[in-house]
Parts: sequence; structure tokens; C-alpha cells
Amino acid sequence: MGGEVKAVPAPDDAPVDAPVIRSDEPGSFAWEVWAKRHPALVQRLRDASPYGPDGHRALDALLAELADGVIEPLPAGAHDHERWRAWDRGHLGTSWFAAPFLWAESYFYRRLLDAVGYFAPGPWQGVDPFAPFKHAELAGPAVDDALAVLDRLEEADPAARGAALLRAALWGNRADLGFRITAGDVGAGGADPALVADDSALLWSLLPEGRPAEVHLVADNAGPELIPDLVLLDHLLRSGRARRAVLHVKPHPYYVSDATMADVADALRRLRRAPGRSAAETGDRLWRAMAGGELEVRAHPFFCAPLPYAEMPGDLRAEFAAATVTVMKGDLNYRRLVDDRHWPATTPFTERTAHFPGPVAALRTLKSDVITGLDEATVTTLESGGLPWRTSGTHALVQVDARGGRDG
Ligand SMILES: O=P(O)(O)OC[C@@]1(O)O[C@H](CO)[C@@H](O)[C@@H]1O
Repeated sequence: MGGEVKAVPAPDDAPVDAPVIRSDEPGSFAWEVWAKRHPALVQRLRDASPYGPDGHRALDALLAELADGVIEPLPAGAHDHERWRAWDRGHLGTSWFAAPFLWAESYFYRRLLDAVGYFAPGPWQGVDPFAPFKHAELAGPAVDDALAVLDRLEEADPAARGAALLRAALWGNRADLGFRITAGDVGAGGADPALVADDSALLWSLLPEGRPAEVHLVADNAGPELIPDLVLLDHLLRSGRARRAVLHVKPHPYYVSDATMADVADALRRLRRAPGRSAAETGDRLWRAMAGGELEVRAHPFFCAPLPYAEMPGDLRAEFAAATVTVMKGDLNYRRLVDDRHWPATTPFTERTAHFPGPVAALRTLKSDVITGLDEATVTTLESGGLPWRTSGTHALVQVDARGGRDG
């Protein structure tokens, strides 16, 4: 088991006593990620790209370091060496398993890019190692099938269409349900038993039609998740619920499928050439919105930082402070929003988001241990089911803190 538990600076003066999630408990979700998922990922990378001996050697060395070494710093010449020294919280030189899961995994992806020569001058510079997986997902017929549903949604009234698109963006985070909206879902508006919390009415109330809202969406995964995110932004712009939309993506490849600018461009091209009329029109509208500035993509370095959002730098804080609402997509953004700790599940979501500089909404399928904002009855039902509801992606949530900026 890990040594000293180092507290991440708290966003306020309240004592933070929930234990940080680490990876040193065999059998835990975080432990399995290191022991199984990452070695398997390295093998997939070797199979997907024809790396030379240097690449294979660097991947071998990284795997050996993960298994029984300590966390090594970036090479002194790395362009972001200083940035990572600033982001270090004393974990360099310690075991990967003892460091906080959030910190260590973020740094693992940074080191993986080094191993495959992503940043170094040479033939692999700028080549996304995860691109083969992303492209395969985007090219699949499942995306066409999912997008065909948009034609049917055109017939729904705007509120029902919005509800369906919000749900598609939410379940898109599971990356296999994207647009599989059945006719019954459109406009049904009923409670979804797989939602452990649903503040979607509060989210819509922040975006009434005709107000000059600026919506920020912090993207998670590319392809089957990013497409419904883009379609949702198009809906908000088109229905007059937003005047401007800002899409935040990662500045470089991360967590396998996280979206970068290149993935946004691929998704928009995919929409434009989709067989369904509505999908192609949506792609064209978004293309024009990019040209006109109504849709802007940004890629702040902090989106690949190993730290919670409570520690975001001032320039990013100012961007979110100016937003009518910021929508955080996915599991990792949730972990960074509420801080990656073993919180009691009934800890109020709004208590954990008081540091955020403006109204914020989380759209997340549950894929890791952290959870907040549940009521007692929901927790009892979930726990009595005996299933891994926190980590299996079978459940999802929409949680909203409409107040924003309470910690000054
Ligand atoms: O952010 P996402 O794509 O929804 O999920 C990221 C994720 O798959 O990666 C981590 C484990 O590798 C977990 O936080 C989570 O399950």
C-alpha cells in the first residue's frame, strides 16, 4: 500500500479528508488499469503502427518502469519539462502505483507520446499513435446508422429534439451508444433508470431561447462521442439557445481516444459526407459556424494536466467565468471537476464544484470509482444490486451547479 497521502491543495479552506484514489490496492479498478489495461494498450500500439527499434525499445522501457520502477522525469530537453515540474506534486521518483491515479495516468500518456517519438524531431513527430483506432471508429457503418436518426429527429419539436440530443451526447461518452435513439426516446422525456442523477431540466433552464448565451463544452472522446457533442452544439446555436459555442479539446493525443483539433476536423468532414440529409446539413452549418466564429475550438495545455480543475490557471478560469454554462463531458473531466477521491457518494456535487468560476454541468457515464451528488435511496439501490455500477459504464449522470464562482 502507498506511503504518505499527500493532500491536493483544496479549493477552499474546508478540510479535505476523503482519501485520494491511488492504484496500489490489487484488484481495485485503478490497479487493474495499470496491471492490465496499459500493457494491453502498448501491445495495441505496437500492432497498429510500424515503429522502428527505437520505438519498441522505448515502449519496453516504459513498461518496465511501470511494473517495478519509479516515475522518471521528462528528458531535460523536453519542450514541456518545466511545465511538468510545476505540475509535479512530489510524485516524480515514487512508484506509479503509489501516486494518485489521476496524476500518474496523465503523466503515463505524456510519457507514452515520448516513447513513440511524438514530440521529437523525426519521422514520427506529430503522428497520433491512437489515430488508427480513432479512424476505424469514425469510418464504421455504425456512425452512418446513428446519424440517420437525425433525419427522424427533424420531425420532433425543438424541445424534444434537444432532449434527445442531450441524451445522445451523454451516452456518447460510453462510445457505443452514440445516437442509438429509439423512436420511443424522442420526446418521451421519461426518467431513464440508468441515470443516477438527472439535472437536465436545470441545464435547459440556463439556456432559454433567445438569450445571448455562450456555451463552453469541454470535450472528451473523439469519433462516436465527439459527433453527438458537435450535433448538440449545432442544436443550441440553431435553436437560439446559444449565440456562441466554444469547444475545448486536448492539445495533443491523450487517454487513447480524447479529441484533438485534428479529430474535430475529421468529425466535421465525416458529418458533411454522411448519407443522411440532416447530418450533412449539420456538418455544413458547423463548418460555416467555424468560419464565422460562432463555433470556436480551443486547446489549452491544462486540459492535459494531471491536476483537478480547482487548480486551473487564471487564463482558463477567466474563459469559464465568461461562459453562460460549461458542459464537462466524460469520466476524466468529472474526476478533475470534483477531485479524484473516495468521496461519500452523497457528498453534494455543488460542494465539490464551488471552486468552478461559472455554472457547470457534468455529462458522464460512470467509468471510475469517484461519485458525488447521489441521494441516499439511489445509493442503497445501486449498492444492493451487487454490480460494478461505478465503473462499468452502465450508468450515467447529468449534474449541474447553476450558481458558479462561489469560492471567489
Ligand atoms: O474520460 P472518459 O473517456 O469518459 O473515461 C476515461 C477512462 O476510461 O479512463 C480512465 C481509466 O483509464 C478512467 O477514468 C475512465 O474510465
